[in-house]
Amino acid sequence: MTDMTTTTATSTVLEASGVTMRFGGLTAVRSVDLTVNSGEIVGLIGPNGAGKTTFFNCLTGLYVPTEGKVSYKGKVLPPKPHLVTSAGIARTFQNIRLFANMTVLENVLVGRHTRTKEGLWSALLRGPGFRKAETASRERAMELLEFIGLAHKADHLSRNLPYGEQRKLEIARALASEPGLLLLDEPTAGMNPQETRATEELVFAIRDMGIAVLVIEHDMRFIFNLCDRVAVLVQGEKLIEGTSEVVQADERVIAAYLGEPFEGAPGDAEAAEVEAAEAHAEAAEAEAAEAADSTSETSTTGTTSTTGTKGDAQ
Ligand SMILES: Nc1ncnc2c1ncn2[C@@H]1O[C@H](COP(=O)(O)OP(=O)(O)OP(=O)(O)O)[C@@H](O)[C@H]1O
Repeated sequence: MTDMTTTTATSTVLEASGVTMRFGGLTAVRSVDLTVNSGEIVGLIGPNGAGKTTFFNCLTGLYVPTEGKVSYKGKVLPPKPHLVTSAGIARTFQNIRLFANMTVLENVLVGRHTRTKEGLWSALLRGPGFRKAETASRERAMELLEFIGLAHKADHLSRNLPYGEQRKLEIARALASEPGLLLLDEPTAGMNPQETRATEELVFAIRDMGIAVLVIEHDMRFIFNLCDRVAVLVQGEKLIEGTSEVVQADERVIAAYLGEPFEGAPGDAEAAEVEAAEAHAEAAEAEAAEAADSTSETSTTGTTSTTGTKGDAQ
C-alpha cells in the first residue's frame, strides 16, 4: 500500500457546483455546491429525505443532475457510473451490495476490474497477460483485506460474514478501484458501538493513505469526531457548511435538524453503551487486581471512565 502520510499541497479533489436534481415536481437537491480537498474527510448530514443519497447519486453518475456540474480533479465527470469509477471516485451503498455467493476475496477482485487493463476476451481465454494481471490483482486484493482485517476470511462466502464485516468488505471492494475519493453512504448503519469505533479508525487510515473521503451518516458522534468539515442538507438545500464545532453550534442546524442540542442524538445511546461496557471491564479488572493483591490495604474503586478516545459530540 502506498504510504501517503507525507504532507503534500492541498488540491481540490471534488467540486460540485449548482447541483440540482428534480424528480417530476419534487426538487430533491437544489443548487448544492460542495468541495472536497485532498487529505480531507467531509461529512454530509441532514434529516431523512434531505437529499443526501440523491446528491451522492449525482456525484457518481447514477443520476444525471437536472442542473449543475461535477468535477473530479479539475475534469468534468461524465454521468456514467463506470466512467466515474475509472476516473477515481469509489462508493459504498446504504444497503450492502456484495455478491453474496462469492468469496470475500472474489468480491474485492470485482472491485479491481476498472484498474486491470486485460479485457473480457483475455479473461475468458486466460492468456499469459491475464494470468499476470490476475496475480497482481490477487496480491493487491489480499493487501486490502489485510488492511481492513479480513485477510483470514478471504475464502469465506461473503454472505456468511457478520453484518459489520460485510460493511468493511464493501469498503475494501471500493478501495480496490484505487480511488482518489471515497464516498461512504451510512457506513455504520446497523453496526454495534465497537464496530462503529473501528470504522472511525478505518476511515482515518483511509484518509492517511491519501484518499479523500465524503461520508453520509446519521450518527452525529461519528461525524463530528471524524470530519474536517461538515455540510448540512435540509430539504435538498445546503443549510450550512463548516467545522464540526461551527456546525454543532449553529442555531439553524439545531432547530432544523437536531432539535434540542444533541439530546438523544443517535450517537448518544451508543456512546453510553460503550462507556458502560468500558466501566464494567475496568471494574472487573480492578476487582481481579484487588483479589490478587489481598495483602494491600488500599482498595481500588471501580471508576467509571467517561473519557474514551473520542471527542465530545454533545
Ligand atoms: N428515484 C427517485 N424518484 C423520485 N423521488 C426520489 C427518488 N430518489 C429520491 N427521491 C426523493 O428525493 C428526496 C430525497 O431522498 P434521499 O434518499 O436523497 O434523501 P436522504 O437524505 O438520503 O434520506 P435518508 O437519510 O433517509 O437516506 C426524498 O423525498 C425521496 O423520496
